[in-house]
Amino acid sequence: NFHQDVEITWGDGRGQITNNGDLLTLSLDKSSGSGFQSKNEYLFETTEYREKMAVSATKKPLLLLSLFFFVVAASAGNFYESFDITWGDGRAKILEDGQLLTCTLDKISGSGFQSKKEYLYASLLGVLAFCQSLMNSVFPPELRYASLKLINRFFQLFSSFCYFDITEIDGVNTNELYNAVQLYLSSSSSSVSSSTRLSLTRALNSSSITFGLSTNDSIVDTFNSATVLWEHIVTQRQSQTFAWRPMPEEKRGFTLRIKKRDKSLILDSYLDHIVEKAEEIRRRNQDRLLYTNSRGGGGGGGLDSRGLPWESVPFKHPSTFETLAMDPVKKREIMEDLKDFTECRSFYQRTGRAWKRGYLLHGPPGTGKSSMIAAMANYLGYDIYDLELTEVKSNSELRKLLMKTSSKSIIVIEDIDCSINLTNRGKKFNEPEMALTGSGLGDESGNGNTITLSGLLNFTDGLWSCCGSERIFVFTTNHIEKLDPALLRSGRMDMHVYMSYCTFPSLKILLRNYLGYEEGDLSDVVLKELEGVVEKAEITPADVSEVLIKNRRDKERAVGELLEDLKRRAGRNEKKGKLRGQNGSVTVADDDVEEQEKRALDSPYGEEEEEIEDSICKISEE
Ligand SMILES: Nc1ncnc2c1ncn2[C@@H]1O[C@H](COP(=O)(O)OP(=O)(O)OP(=O)(O)O)[C@@H](O)[C@H]1O
Repeated sequence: NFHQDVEITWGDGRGQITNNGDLLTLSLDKSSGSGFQSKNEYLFETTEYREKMAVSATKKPLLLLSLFFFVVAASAGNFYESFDITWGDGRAKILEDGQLLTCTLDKISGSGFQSKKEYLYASLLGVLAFCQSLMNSVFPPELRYASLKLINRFFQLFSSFCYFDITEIDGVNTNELYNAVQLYLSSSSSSVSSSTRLSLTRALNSSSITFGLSTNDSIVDTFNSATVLWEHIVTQRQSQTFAWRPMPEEKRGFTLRIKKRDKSLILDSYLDHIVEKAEEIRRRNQDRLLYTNSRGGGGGGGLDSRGLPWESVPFKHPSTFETLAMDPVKKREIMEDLKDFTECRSFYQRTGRAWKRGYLLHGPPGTGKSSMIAAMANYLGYDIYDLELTEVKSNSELRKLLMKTSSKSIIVIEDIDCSINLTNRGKKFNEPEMALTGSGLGDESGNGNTITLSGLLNFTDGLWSCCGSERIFVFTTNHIEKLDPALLRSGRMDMHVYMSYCTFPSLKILLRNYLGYEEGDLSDVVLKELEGVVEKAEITPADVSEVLIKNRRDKERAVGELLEDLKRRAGRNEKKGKLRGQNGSVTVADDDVEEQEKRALDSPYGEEEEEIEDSICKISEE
């Protein structure tokens, strides 16, 4: 009975109980102070209304704000517009042209009302939408646009900053500048120190993790003593526009804030700097690739399933200039030459030279020619194209291979002497019909299905060598004397690097690498002994490494065994030298014998070695 259950506070008789307490009629109008309150919670226990009103303490301010706007909305508009009436079975009526709402509550559930515009439970967004709609109805669009522009201009007049937006998607294409900025900021030292939250990413093909600005975070950067602010803005995409590919749900972008007075001074150079830096980071982070044109017997020189002439695998060679055992002065010289090369684009442009450089690495087997190439690639962050000449059938195929190499790469031809038909050595090498050995080669008619020396020369410094830039050609050989001068002349091979037998400085590097010995760890006596014999022993770094690896658990034994080996080799070389001296004119320089000799010298131990040594001595004596 409403008389018993409800105390009516609905102002000024707008709430009435009739039918002996069975019917409650409430009228809402624009005057405040109307309401009702349960005497024993009966009314609100059974209805959804109670549930909706039971908001947590944290939401109360929001609800109050929403209620306020609800009242505003109700008074501004009319009840027809503001409500969907779900108050059961016609118990609620909107009268007087939407100005009066009359609701009747009884014990039947299902009665209620719901806002059309969700004003009651709307978040602040709804409130703003209302304000906007109010604005829209009051101001015509032209006026609104003009006034916004005016306000904007007004603020800009007094602002000392200008802003640049760099969005992730530019139309339908990915904006490269966005990615560059992201990478660049990840390298900025201030982002590590000043930000408490950073986003971490690991790109495909990359072994390192980069960090970037989190959503709506900002960071200060300095360039040429000007300070700029970067802000990372992430917003939800409003609607899916038509695109050939699905767009991300979030709209991302960076906003760059620069002082107006710095804009003209730094903007262009700053953006160039960012792009360059990002490229460098990308290269550093990304795993390098090792390409080959060899197809393992599957009809070499052809194209792979995607029509590409090169196949690649991740390049993970751990060799660096740090681990490379060679004369430190020569090492530094090569490193500086490489650095100069990468940093001197403008020099090559100014002098009209193609931006490329050629290195010829020569020396006995096992002296680190391949390790040097790996160290170069790791130092510069370049990919390697390992060109197997014997798989290339014609000059045009060679050209195609060259065209498909990327910039910032090292193009390697190993053991070039083994790819050239040395029997033709006497002929002029730039004759077009000069044929190189290799599978399917040997046709010297010049009908296009052979690879010629001129083709190879064009490959290194002809017009075609300039497709792409910033490339390094590296040829290796164990027999430089067998190469034709045409291949060696500067411009083709700018730097000749002799990879020598182990010297004392390189021996120290190997002892450090393999046994962890630092300067001063070994006694002066041992060091002196090593220094005295190492060069006489003519031992390759590869052979030294082998002795050290074998005994790496027992450092003293390793050094002892190495010393013994060096002495033995030195003694043998001395004996051989004497024999040669005695025989004077006896020539043991016959190619085969020399080759045999070299192999004998290089092989560390075993009966085979003794046999070869005997045979050499025999030949010498004869
Ligand atoms: N200068 C060096 N510094 C460090 N390690 C070396 C050096 N030379 C050789 N080694 C070791 O010997 C192994 C063989 O060397 P590498 O293949 O680089 O020699 P190479 O001169 O290219 O030989 P080849 O002419 O037979 O191809 C390497 O894996 C490396 O461990």
